[in-house]
Amino acid sequence: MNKDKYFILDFDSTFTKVEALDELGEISLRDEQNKEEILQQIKELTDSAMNGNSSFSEGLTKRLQLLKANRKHLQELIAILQEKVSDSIHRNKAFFEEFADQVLIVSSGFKEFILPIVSAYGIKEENVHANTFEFDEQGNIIGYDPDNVLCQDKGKIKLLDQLGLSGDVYVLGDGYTDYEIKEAGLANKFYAFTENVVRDKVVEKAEHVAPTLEEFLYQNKLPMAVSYPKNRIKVLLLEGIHPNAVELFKLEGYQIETVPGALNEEELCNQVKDVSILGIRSKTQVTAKVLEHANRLMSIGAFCIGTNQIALDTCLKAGITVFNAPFSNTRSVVELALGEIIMLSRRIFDKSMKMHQGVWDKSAAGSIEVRDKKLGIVGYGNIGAQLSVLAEAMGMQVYYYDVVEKLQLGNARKCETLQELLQLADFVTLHVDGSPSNTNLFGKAEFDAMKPGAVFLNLSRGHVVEIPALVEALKSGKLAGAAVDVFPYEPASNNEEFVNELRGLANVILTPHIGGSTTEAQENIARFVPTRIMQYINTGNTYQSVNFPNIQLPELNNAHRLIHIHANVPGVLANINNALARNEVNILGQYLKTNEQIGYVITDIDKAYDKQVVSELRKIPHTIKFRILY
Ligand SMILES: NC(=O)c1ccc[n+]([C@@H]2O[C@H](COP(=O)([O-])OP(=O)(O)OC[C@H]3O[C@@H](n4cnc5c(N)ncnc54)[C@H](O)[C@@H]3O)[C@@H](O)[C@H]2O)c1
Ligand SMILES: O=C(O)[C@H](O)COP(=O)(O)O
Repeated sequence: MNKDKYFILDFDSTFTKVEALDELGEISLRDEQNKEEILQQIKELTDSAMNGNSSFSEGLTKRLQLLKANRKHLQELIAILQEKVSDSIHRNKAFFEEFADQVLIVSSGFKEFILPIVSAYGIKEENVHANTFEFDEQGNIIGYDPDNVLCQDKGKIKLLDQLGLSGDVYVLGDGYTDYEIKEAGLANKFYAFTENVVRDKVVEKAEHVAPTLEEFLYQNKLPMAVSYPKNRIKVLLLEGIHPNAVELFKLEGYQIETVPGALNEEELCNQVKDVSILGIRSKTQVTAKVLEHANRLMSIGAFCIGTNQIALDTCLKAGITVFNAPFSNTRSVVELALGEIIMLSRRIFDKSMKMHQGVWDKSAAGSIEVRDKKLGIVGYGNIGAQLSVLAEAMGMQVYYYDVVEKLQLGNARKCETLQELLQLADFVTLHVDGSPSNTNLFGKAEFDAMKPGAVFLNLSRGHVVEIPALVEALKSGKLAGAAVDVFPYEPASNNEEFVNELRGLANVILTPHIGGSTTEAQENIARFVPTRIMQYINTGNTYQSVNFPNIQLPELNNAHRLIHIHANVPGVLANINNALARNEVNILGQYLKTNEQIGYVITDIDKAYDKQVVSELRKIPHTIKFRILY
């Protein structure tokens, strides 16, 4: 199979993520005082040669002199390189094993460290073409074999000439010398490999660019480890999502674009067109109109708790899964609420402001302890319940009100009505979800019902509170203070002024929606959400999806997986199974879950199947989305 094709791979920055001689320098120069300076010189020489800006052989001689390396350093180097094989190369080990006769490594690096790395991938020793070191009696590296053409300028061209490969030759590499093979007419195609390093001069010249090995394999119809190259799947991350999320997506080879702030509807309509995975936080509104423009969208990640900013129902009907991070920032919100309860009880912010203005106002007036005070929690969900436990630990008496029956934690007492809670609580704190039915949950009537001198907190959603009513309750002295983290309108970015009637009021803490903005929370979210989304993409798993029927699937093992999303109307499952039966497809496992609107069917089938069945499955009436994994 494909016997007349040869795949030529570069080693440094292609097979591995790094330049091996740079790494060797890190080891051999470890004890040198001017190590950084020398390493920089080595790096510049490498880059200059790789970009085709200087003589390769001269550069190599200089680099080896600067390195002051010894044979004993090579074992350590090999151990490092083993860990630094490019991600997509590592994923596709099976390709190298299957095509061992046709894969050649052509490198101006050195066999002493290349062979141990590539042979672990089934690449044959006779197919590794590289330089060899020369050592002195003490094992110091003093040079290289001058008779090897690969140490010379245009060395790769000379080598390919010598090899005289008869058949199609494909070259994959990051450097100018790799491109030169094609330029010299010795290769049919050159792919600039950009997974580790993008060299503009090389990319400009290249007819093909491969951000991952999968792109190369896909374009050449060769077997690969994934169903579809991830670099063809575009991820758009908005609102300054934590960089760890970018790293996780990058690790699987996705094409990622990040935007620091939120986008408005029109901007998002334009940007979402070719996006498959969209990541947002609480600010971005994913409306039905946005979704109309999202013709490739598979999944939305809310890198926060709230999902009220997303048209969930429209997503469901379009077969778009939505995931959030339901617990990752809970603790951060609770800690902020607790801190604010104490700060308001002692009027700390006003006192601190005065001190900054030089006013020494020592007095106990209006300051109280929180011990034994009654805390009324409205919305006893993940945040409300955790606040309940910690507030009790500070000696507060906790009361809560929720629209659904909840497990009472510790000594917390349930109120049957909101009115009951409002009449008894010294502190009222809102932790309800942001569903539209909670709009203006708190207005004049609710503030009127609160105890005189009570304190109010809202860290849930802005639209839950009527701001003018809160302002009135504060100005009239009905409330002793408030802390507000969320607002009906919030600035789109840090460059926009915050305009709100609460500004300037005494004993009112205003924070810019930072309840969940801690390092810990953002790191947790940046791991949680991408993991869910990538599991969905890779296996079809919808466990913990906000809108989809939740299915936790087994790993895909030596099978194809057909993923069928359809409108929940009678007969679709029967149609799927009839199509499979007609085409004599052997079903290894089938999983179905529905909700009121959609059906989600996963069918694992034998590796051998006729492509006809795929086209039949796509055409089944009421199909929303269909994809196949292998
Ligand atoms: N300020 C921030 O940075 C920040 C951070 C995280 C979460 N949040 C917001 O905090 C809120 C709570 O988050 P959570 O994770 O605890 O949500 P959750 O869904 O676990 O809990 C919400 C609770 O509120 C109850 N509820 C809903 N409507 C109610 C009503 N009208 N009266 C009484 N109870 C009602 C629900 O039954 C549920 O128990 C959400 O609005 C979320 O978006 C804000
Ligand atoms: O829903 C949430 O988790 C909070 O409102 C935090 O949202 P943010 O990520 O936009 O700060």
